Amino acid sequence: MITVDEALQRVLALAGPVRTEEIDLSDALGRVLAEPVHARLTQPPFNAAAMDGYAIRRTECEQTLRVIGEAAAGRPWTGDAAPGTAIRIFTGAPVPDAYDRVAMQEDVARDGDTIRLTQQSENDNIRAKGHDFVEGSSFDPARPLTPRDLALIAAMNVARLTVARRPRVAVLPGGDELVPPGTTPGPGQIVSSNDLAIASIARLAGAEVDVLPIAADTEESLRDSFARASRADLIVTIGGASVGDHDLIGRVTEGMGMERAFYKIAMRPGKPLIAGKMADAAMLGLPGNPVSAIVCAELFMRPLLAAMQGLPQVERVRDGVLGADLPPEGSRQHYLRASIRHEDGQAVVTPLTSQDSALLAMLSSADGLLVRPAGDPARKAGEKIRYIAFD
Ligand SMILES: Nc1nc2c(c(=O)[nH]1)N[C@H]1C(S)=C(S)[C@@H](COP(=O)(O)OP(=O)(O)OC[C@H]3O[C@@H](n4cnc5c(N)ncnc54)[C@H](O)[C@@H]3O)O[C@H]1N2
Ligand code: MOO
Repeated sequence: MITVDEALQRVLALAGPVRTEEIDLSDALGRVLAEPVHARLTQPPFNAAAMDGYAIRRTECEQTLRVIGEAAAGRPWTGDAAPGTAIRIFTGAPVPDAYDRVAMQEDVARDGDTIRLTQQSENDNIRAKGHDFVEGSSFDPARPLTPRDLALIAAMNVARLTVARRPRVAVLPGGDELVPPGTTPGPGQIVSSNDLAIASIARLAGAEVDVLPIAADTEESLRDSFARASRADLIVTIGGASVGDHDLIGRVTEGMGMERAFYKIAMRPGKPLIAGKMADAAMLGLPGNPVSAIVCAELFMRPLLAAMQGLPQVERVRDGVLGADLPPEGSRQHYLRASIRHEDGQAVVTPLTSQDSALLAMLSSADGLLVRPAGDPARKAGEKIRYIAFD
């Protein structure tokens, strides 16, 4: 069995080149730029008033000044700015070149068409031309675009973007025991829950997801599901990855020509994970146990979807301290469902009472995963450990 780190490297190698498309800025929330954006103008495009008040000359701030015009946002003032004058000005208006300060109206006494400053301030209240960005500046954040990024790109006057195409993920649940949520299970049946979780993790990671109907435990039914997934960049099967007579994923994918990257990892839960390439698509065969499937999706599918969009890998493992004594660890790297509380600037991570990989209520109540290396010796509460927080 290979290690988790080795497995992750092999999974990332399945990503292939980033596929791109051009979209409207209005559709770009959460998308990843494939090419830098370049500002098409300078912002602010002129020296702009930052306050409502009067444009004056710094050298004349002790004098009585005559108000000779008005400038508002979108309505610049043009005229002859003689000495001893001021312009009534509003926030966002261009400050005429002759003036170099905006006195806030709260600091000004007005009498007819003259003003005097009642309060002196060193603040010019002018946003200099290009103070935000200048024409040609490049913007290329290595993360999904945020609402704040969209505002910046809009201000740069860029309306079309080249982004990574959303990876197309096909989720293939399978098993004779499964029925969709809302259906009454027959004898020996349970409700399929993993597909929704896996699809949701993929969607949050930027993918466009198609969840296929539950396949039966026959080679024919599985082959039919794979055929329906032919447009996918990533095919994710759930269940049937282990060694039982009805665990058919390994056999069917092999028969369909999958180039296997690995099968089985020294990891708990998640040992029977399968990974490889089927034609142009990457393939992950997640174990069926719900916790195993979800932990594998967090640890392998998420990074793979990030790589498919050209995103850098994010290190999610952090340092914390153990909240309870632990016995020695076995031969697989263990991801224990845990509560996390923050105390004295430290994350105190305590494993939950049961680590059975079928328990969804336990997983749902967990704040994250305590990561224990294979062969880790017995540990005492208070010792340093590593963990991953759920987001
Ligand atoms: N003899 C051995 N048996 C098992 C081994 C082993 O090494 N030797 N490994 C165990 C481990 S570890 C895991 S994990 C499971 C994984 O098995 P499969 O991937 O083949 O999964 P299934 O057998 O199809 O299902 C396991 C379990 O999960 C439930 N399941 C499956 N799909 C869903 C779904 N969409 N929603 C909810 N629950 C699902 C399924 O009903 C089973 O209860 O194998 C161990 N066995
Ligand atoms: O590895 Mo299985 O995934 O322990 O339940």
